Amino acid sequence: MAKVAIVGAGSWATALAQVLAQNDHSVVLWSRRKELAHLINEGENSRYLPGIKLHSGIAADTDLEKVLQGAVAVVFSVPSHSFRELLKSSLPYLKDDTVVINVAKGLEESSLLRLSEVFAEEAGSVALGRYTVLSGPSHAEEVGRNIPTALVAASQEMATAEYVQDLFMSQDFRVYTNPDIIGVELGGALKNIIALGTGIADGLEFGDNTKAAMMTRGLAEITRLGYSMGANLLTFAGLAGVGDLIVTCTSMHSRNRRCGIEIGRGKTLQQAVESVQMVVEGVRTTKVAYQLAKRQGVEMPITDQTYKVLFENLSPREAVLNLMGRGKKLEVEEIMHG
Ligand SMILES: NC(=O)C1=CN([C@@H]2O[C@H](COP(=O)(O)OP(=O)(O)OC[C@H]3O[C@@H](n4cnc5c(N)ncnc54)[C@H](O)[C@@H]3O)[C@@H](O)[C@H]2O)C=CC1
Ligand SMILES: O=C(CO)COP(=O)(O)O
Repeated sequence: MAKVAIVGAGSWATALAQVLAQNDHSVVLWSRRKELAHLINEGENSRYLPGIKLHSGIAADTDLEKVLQGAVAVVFSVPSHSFRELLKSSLPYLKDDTVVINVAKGLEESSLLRLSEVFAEEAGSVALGRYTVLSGPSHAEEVGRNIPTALVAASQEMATAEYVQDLFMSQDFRVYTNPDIIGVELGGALKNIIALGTGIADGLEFGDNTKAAMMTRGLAEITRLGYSMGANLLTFAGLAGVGDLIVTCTSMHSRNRRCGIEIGRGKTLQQAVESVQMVVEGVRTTKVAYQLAKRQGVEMPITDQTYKVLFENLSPREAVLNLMGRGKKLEVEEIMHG
């Protein structure tokens, strides 16, 4: 039985703790708030994952040093905007060979960096070999109920990705490996923008045709940006690409889609984010991708219009008209050439 630490105690952290504990690992979650740690220690995270009776191998604490001490692996399951700060606080307590797993789906707003790049800045590029991203179509509400789910673990070092695969793999939780850390990180982060966009279209009461068009063309622009940044095109045909796009654009569990629906129905961004009560990563990611698209010289029309709706008061209906009114395009070639 190995000790695995999880930094964060939200919905995804709690669901992953269940998976690990069911695999006979001893799991300790770090929570900022005492009340949340108390709830978890009482057997249910009723704030973030209500209705799931937690495994007896799960505990929670607010003392970061105690949580990390002796852990063979640490999972960071906090919003992307708090990753750097929590990584910095954690590094003094990690051993050189502790495997670091990040499950956040976002990019750093101030630097436009992927989170593995943030890790390399703080821990050194040599340490990247023990860093893994775990991503793919996976809502905490379903994983917590042992609904069959498939994910992908990506690392520069395949032995590390395989270690993470072994740590999590179970009959309900299937993990693939992929050496393309860039593609897996970008797929997971950028799909949230498309979820906001399709949510907005749903809020406007457009139909399935619109949703399918947004998802397909959304994948095209994710692929275009990813390719320009060095990702493997095929990663976007996998779990962290089209797989996650499907789940997030169609599920009522999706925080980003629900936020988009509320905006489409007329709520302000702030009201919509507050109504979700959990992190809506796509809001910050839209800002980052909007700038990355300019930097990389690629077209991201859905991201562009979503940005304008979120931050420039463009009406959702006008955004749809703008997308439909674009000039004529070839479907396939422009994925690689913009
Ligand atoms: N919920 C899900 O089904 C999935 C979520 N993810 C990703 O996992 C990450 C975490 O998401 P959720 O668990 O859904 O979020 P959540 O909103 O349920 O929980 C976030 C947790 O982080 C804590 N937190 C927030 N800011 C913090 C800070 N500055 N310092 C310390 N703690 C802080 C919150 O108190 C809470 O415990 C996100 O990047 C999300 O995209 C990935 C896959 C599935
Ligand atoms: O990434 C996730 C599921 O794979 C969680 O984000 P959403 O809740 O917005 O779908």
